[in-house]
Amino acid sequence: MLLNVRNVEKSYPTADGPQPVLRGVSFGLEAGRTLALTGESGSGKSTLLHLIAGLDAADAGTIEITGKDVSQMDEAGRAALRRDAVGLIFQQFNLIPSLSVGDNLSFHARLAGRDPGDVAALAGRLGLAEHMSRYPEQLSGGQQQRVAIGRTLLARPKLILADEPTGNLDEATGDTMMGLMRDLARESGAGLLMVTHSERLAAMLDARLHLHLGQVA
Ligand SMILES: Nc1ncnc2c1ncn2[C@@H]1O[C@H](COP(=O)(O)OP(=O)(O)OP(=O)(O)O)[C@@H](O)[C@H]1O
Repeated sequence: MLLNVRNVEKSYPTADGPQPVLRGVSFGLEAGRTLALTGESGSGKSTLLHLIAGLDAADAGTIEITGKDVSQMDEAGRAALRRDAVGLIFQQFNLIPSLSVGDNLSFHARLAGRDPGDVAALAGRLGLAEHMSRYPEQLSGGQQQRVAIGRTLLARPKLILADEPTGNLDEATGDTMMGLMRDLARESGAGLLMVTHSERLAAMLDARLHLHLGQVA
């Protein structure tokens, strides 16, 4: 199992005491499969993604990625996991302003010690071929989002975690990008876990995990 989440609990401290957000969440994701994470606003989707990415720690339960328990790792271990096995596509693109689009695309792959491969071919599929020598500030929000998607895919992570990755794109471009992400994840044998509010996009993936009040519904 690529990702194995068991009985994960998480509360946030509030003035009224700990506020439970995840109340015993369990699910698995096999390599090469795609899973949509849905649920109403505040149901804990982003929190769950952050815990899986090792950006925050669960209060209870286990999260195993390729058999390694993220919650048992120290910060250095989690950083290594994020670099080597996990690809994050979040709403903040975190592109590097001083690097061109082409260099932004290949940077993470090189950082992870991987040959980025055919950057130009992927840029073409992402509709970025004409923008390769531009800088992030010279791109629209949707174009920046496509660079962020491409950059993650080129590093060929085993597990791709995406939080509304097509949220800034118009419907047609969003569908195309979603299809591309799904196909590239399948081609490389990666697992894809994607948060979305869109029923249409959720239906494009293999399966769905619906959160309701911090539990799998
Ligand atoms: N750092 C934090 N401190 C305190 N409470 C938080 C924190 N982060 C999230 N929460 C609360 O936890 C709950 C779940 O938030 P989360 O962002 O995981 O929901 P979500 O399902 O991703 O929502 P949305 O669809 O609106 O993005 C919310 O009630 C939110 O207010």
